[in-house]
Order: sequence, then C-alpha cells, then structure tokens
Amino acid sequence: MENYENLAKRQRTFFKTGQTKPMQYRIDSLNTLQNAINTNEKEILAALRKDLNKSETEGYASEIKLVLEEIKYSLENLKAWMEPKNVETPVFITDASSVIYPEPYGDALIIAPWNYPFQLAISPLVGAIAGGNCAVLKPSEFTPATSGVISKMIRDNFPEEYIAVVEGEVETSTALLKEKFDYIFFTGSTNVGKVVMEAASKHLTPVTLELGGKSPCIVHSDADLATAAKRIARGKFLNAGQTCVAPDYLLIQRDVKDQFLSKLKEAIHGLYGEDISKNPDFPKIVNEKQFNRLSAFLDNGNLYFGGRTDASRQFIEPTILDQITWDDSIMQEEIFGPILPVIVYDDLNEIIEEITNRPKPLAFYVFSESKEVQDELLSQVSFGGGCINETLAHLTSPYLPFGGVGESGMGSYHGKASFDTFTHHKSVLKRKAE
Ligand SMILES: NC(=O)c1ccc[n+]([C@@H]2O[C@H](COP(=O)([O-])OP(=O)(O)OC[C@H]3O[C@@H](n4cnc5c(N)ncnc54)[C@H](O)[C@@H]3O)[C@@H](O)[C@H]2O)c1
Repeated sequence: MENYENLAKRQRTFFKTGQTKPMQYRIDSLNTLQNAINTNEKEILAALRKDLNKSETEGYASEIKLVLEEIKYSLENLKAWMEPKNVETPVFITDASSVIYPEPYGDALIIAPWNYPFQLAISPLVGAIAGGNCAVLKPSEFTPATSGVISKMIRDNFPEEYIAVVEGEVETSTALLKEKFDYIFFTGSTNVGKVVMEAASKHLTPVTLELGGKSPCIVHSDADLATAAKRIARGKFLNAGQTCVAPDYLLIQRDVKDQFLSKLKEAIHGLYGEDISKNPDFPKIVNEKQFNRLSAFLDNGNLYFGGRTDASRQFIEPTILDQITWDDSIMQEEIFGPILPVIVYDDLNEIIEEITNRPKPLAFYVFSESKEVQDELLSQVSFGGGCINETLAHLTSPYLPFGGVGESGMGSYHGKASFDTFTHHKSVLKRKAE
C-alpha cells in the first residue's frame, strides 16, 4: 500500500503560500478546468462509452454539461460569494464592527464513485477550487477509462501540489484516508460512508457524505398518468438505473395501477425502442458483481415487463416487477439498476408509515395534481431532495443544495452550497484600540 504522506504534506505547504486564496487565482483555475474539459470532450465521451456504454448524448448531458454549468455558475458568482459579510455587533459593545470571512479549509480529499464517474469527481472539485482549496481526487477503480482521462487532464493542467489525481483500488482510498486532510468530500455507498467518517474522526476532519438509499416514487390516482409514465421511465432507466437519485421503487394507488403500468411500458419503448436488447446505446451494468447482485432481484414478485439479461455484455433490460411487498428482498437494499418494483396502496397513511419507518431517502418523488396530497407527503416525509411531478431534475439546479439526510448523507453541494461546503466561517469582531 502506498504512502501518500508526501502528497498531503506538499499540498499543505502549497496551501500555506496563500496562492490559492485570491479570487483571480480561483477564476483562472476554473477557466483552466473549463478549457481542459472542452479540449478533452471527445476523450471523456469515449471513456464513458467504454466504462458504462453511455451514448455521446447521455454522456454529454448527464456528465459534461452539468459540470460546465457548475463552473459557469461559480465564475458568475464567485465575487459575491467571497465578499466578507458585515453583520450586526452586540449592542453592549458600541465601538466595534463584526465581519464573517469565508475561509478555505486547506487541503481537501475527494473520493468519487463509478456511476457518473466524470461528473461526480469533477463537480466537487469545482467547489474545492472556488473555495480556494488544494485537492486530491480519488476516482473510482470500476471506471478505469474515465479515471485515466481525468488523471491526464488534471496532470496536464495543474501542478500536483495544487490538484492531484490518485487512481487505485479500495486500498488507495484506505491509504489516503490515513493521511491528514482538512476536508473530506465522499460520494458513494452508505456503508463506505461510515468507514470514511470513522477515518475522518482520527484527525477530526469535517466531512460531506453524499450517499445512497431507496428513493420512493409515488403516483397518486389524480396524477397525469401519461406525463408521470414518461418522467419516471426517463429518471429510472437513465444510466441503466445506476443513478443515486433514481426512483428506487414505485408506490401506486390501486385504482390506477393497470392503466399506469401500461403507459409506463409505452414510455419505456418510446425511449429505447421496441426491442431494447438491440439498442446499442442502452448503458451496461458496471461489472459482473453488480450484474449478479441485480439478476438475483428478478425473482421478486411477478414479472410485468422486461426481465431479459445477457451476462456476456452486462445487459439487464428495463424491468418492472409487479405484486411486490415491503418484505421482499428487493425492498431491503438500494437497487441501483434498471429494475422497478411496484407496490400498490389504498391510503396515503399506509405508505407514509412504511417510508418513515425506514432510513431517510436521498430522493423523493410525488406525482399528483392535488396540492393537499403533495403538501401532506412533503410535510410527513424527511428526505434529501426531490421533485413534484418530475424526477431527477432537482439535481440540475445550482439554486438547490444537493445532499442527503441520515443514512443518505450529510452536507450538500451544487452552486453556492459547494462554495459553503469548501469554506468555513472566520468570524471577527473588530474593536477600536481604546
Ligand atoms: N448522493 C450522491 O450524490 C451519490 C451519487 C452517486 C452514487 N451514490 C451512491 O454510491 C453508491 C454506488 O457507488 P460505489 O459503488 O462506487 O460506492 P462505494 O462506496 O463502493 O465506492 C465509492 C468510492 O469509495 C471507495 N471505497 C470503496 N470501499 C472503500 C473502503 N472500504 N474504504 C475507503 N474507500 C472505499 C471506492 O474506491 C470509490 O472510489 C450507491 O449507494 C449510490 O447511491 C451517491
């Protein structure tokens, strides 16, 4: 196992020079990153095709564009974010002023997952740069082509003592986590999130944990069923369901189930064609381990749609499993693949009770025309982020902090939230000398 003590030390020394702090340095770095992404666009898309069989359209929209938007928004707002904030001073000290300075942490460690291997590695890096930090980035070992492109792109454009990419297996993360960093930003599974937090506690390093979980998607009988079907199909099967905020399972009111499932079937064909096994652009399951884990879920309930698999190319067809109960094995862990279990309900209270008895979800989706239904669900269920009458779209907004709660994570990022995550408050009360 390699020792990364020197890398962490060199970054801390570089940070101490103060170079990363001025606004112009951060702006130049963000521009450099933006140019590097544009220059390497072809290589990034080819790597995403190789690692996950993402089409150019899907790869660009869900990985590159989101990062470019994040950079653009940071460049537009950095000046305002960096401005020291004057605040009230207590009335009993009459000769003083009070100021809050957003201060970089120093050296940040970013550990990324494989499902959006470009976006989920580079978006946090944008926040780290905007906040004036140095960063070490550890991309996923399961998407080696993308990790390789990221590594080369960063090496070609930034000095290693400022931004470094370290590729490697789990052992690499373990070795990095032994070193002292000033901030740790982790995206991945809940179980590994706990390992990261434990390691961080050794140095009292603050963490952001962007984790997973089972995100419910509710279709109430008063919903616009055709629209709901289209939006759920897109959100669930993008990247073959390997999306942290994908609707994990569907809760549908009994009287509209048959009608809705038939529309969902139509919507899936609309997206991927009549025979999805022949669609060259449907993303693959990342590796054999995930393929086997997902295939085992296909025994649950009653197969309503799909269900075909091909181990030789890690293909699992978009699948709908009907007649699922809360006790089935597919309801006990995050699915993270193109399989949608369906549970029927009669009454909202019934599902509110089940959802709130489980870990708080990362995402939550409600399809209903009724404000009363929407408000009831929003007020009763705690979750990281979500949408009414849509799926996934909340994560595209720089105005909405993105993150989980409880087992689905802690802390948030995107837009101003990224800047806030990678800075802390330096609070100063300035009093006259006498
Ligand atoms: N909240 C979000 O934004 C978000 C986004 C994408 C994925 N996720 C979640 O991530 C999970 C899938 O991603 P994954 O399989 O890459 O997650 P993972 O937790 O297995 O791995 C994530 C990263 O952690 C490293 N890692 C793995 N085991 C480790 C250990 N024992 N010690 C230290 N580091 C270790 C890996 O090398 C990888 O770089 C799902 O649960 C998904 O919901 C969350």
